Amino acid sequence: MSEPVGCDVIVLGLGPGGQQLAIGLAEAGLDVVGVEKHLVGGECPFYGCTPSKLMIRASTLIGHVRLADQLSGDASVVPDWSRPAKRITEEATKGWTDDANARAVQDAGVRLVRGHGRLTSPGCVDVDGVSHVAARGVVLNTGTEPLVLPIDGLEDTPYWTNRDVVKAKELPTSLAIIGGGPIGCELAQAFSRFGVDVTVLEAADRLLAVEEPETSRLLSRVFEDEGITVHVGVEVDRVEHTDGFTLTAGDLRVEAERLLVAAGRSNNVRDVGLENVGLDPSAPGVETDERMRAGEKLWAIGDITGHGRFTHVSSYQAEVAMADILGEDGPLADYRAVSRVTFTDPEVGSVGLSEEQAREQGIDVSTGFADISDSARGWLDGAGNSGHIKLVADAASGLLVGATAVGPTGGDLVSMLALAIHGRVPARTVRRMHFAFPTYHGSVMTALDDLGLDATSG
Ligand SMILES: Cc1cc2nc3c(=O)[nH]c(=O)nc-3n(C[C@H](O)[C@H](O)[C@H](O)COP(=O)(O)OP(=O)(O)OC[C@H]3O[C@@H](n4cnc5c(N)ncnc54)[C@H](O)[C@@H]3O)c2cc1C
Ligand SMILES: NC(=O)c1ccc[n+]([C@@H]2O[C@H](COP(=O)([O-])OP(=O)(O)OC[C@H]3O[C@@H](n4cnc5c(N)ncnc54)[C@H](O)[C@@H]3O)[C@@H](O)[C@H]2O)c1
Repeated sequence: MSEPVGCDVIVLGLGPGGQQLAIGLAEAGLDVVGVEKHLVGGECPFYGCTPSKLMIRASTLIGHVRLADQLSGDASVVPDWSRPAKRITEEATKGWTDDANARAVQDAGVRLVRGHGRLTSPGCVDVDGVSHVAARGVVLNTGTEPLVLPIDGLEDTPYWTNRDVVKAKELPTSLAIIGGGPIGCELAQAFSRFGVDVTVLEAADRLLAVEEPETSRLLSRVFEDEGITVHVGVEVDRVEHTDGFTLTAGDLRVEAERLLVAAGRSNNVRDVGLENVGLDPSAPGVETDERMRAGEKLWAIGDITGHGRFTHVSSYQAEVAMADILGEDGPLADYRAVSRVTFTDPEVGSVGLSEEQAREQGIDVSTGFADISDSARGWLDGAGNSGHIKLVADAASGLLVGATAVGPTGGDLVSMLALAIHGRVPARTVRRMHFAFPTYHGSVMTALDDLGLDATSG
């Protein structure tokens, strides 16, 4: 065994948060080792957010051309998958190479170590036989893998996960998707708009089951109008592959040329040596406190912490961990106003608690709802105006605790509601602001009125 290599901090796994943190700590003058076994930058730029959003940008334009056909004059588009595929391969992922990210990390002064890292004791990480010792400690940012489903016959088939689908050079004629969560819904619509015959099979009783029921209903209606077949409440029992895929779920039989499994993620926590630092490697994730501390000389950030599997959460936590490692007094992590956006068309933006979650927490819930298609802007826009605002307030305090904004700009519209929750701005105060006419955010005013502000204080 060679002599241990010393440093101040080891960042184990360089996803979005880990990369940001490693660079930040090195720029602050610390001696940082960054350990990465695959691509510096992690899932988001190579297999997640970026490639999927490039597909969605291309497919949304197809959707807009179809709206123009109804509202503006004859318009048509001949979908050509090679264009988003080229942007993904050449511009976004550079053929799934990470030279630019690796250079950014190294230019900041981080020592990049390629290989599989494992904690061996507090502050110590073994990377393929070489021991690294960090005086201040280790930050875990090991992220996730696609969940492997124990469905009879599935394992031996050439099914796609997100890591394969982003590399598709040609489209199948038909695609079955197991999972109607954010990945399943975003990609179902993107592929469908490119002409693929898409069927979604979801085990829960609705699409996007973590969102408000009204949102799931709206998205199901949009999917149905666009010709996407959705089966909810189905458990696939068997998958067979010959020329194409055959899925059976009870009496239901679905045939498709390709199969995408988008049924969730599993955290990369089982093979990182958690048992050597007093933590349980069979736990679903790594628990952290408000400074992202997870144990002796140990911090954890990103998907493995269980506070929302989003790039912005990973980056937010990187800032919190960085302050703590540098001995600064905060900021402390606060998850009241975590927002998320599913980039379907309409976009689904939400923040904080759903109505059901708020009730489960014993909050005296008041809700307000506004249908965007009934608003002045919705009427003006006509086709493509589906959407709604749903507000969840604590009637006792008059504060919003959750909100959903579905619509053409739902992902951006939700930001004003996130600000209200984050800044604890009373719903009454939000109601008294000026709402520009005619905008989608004007529907927030209608939803605030529907909350029954007279019944709330604040
Ligand atoms: C299809 C898809 C679309 C998505 N779209 C969005 C979106 O639009 N917006 C959004 O906010 N989020 C989106 N996400 C989620 C987002 O990708 C993740 O939340 C984000 O990547 C943050 O993850 P992370 O920081 O935990 O680490 P990850 O990105 O998972 O990276 C972890 C890194 O650690 C490395 N690693 C793991 N174990 C070891 C080890 N033992 N030794 C060395 N290295 C190791 C891995 O190779 C990887 O590079 C999407 C995800 C998917 C799959
Ligand atoms: N726009 C975004 O921010 C964005 C986009 C895509 C993914 N993501 C992140 O990536 C993560 C993974 O996304 P995802 O959609 O794979 O996961 P998910 O866990 O959010 O959804 C998976 C869905 O698959 C269903 N499912 C599970 N097992 C099933 C089975 N056997 N048969 C049928 N359905 C089954 C679940 O009920 C669930 O609805 C998410 O947690 C999300 O945070 C974010």
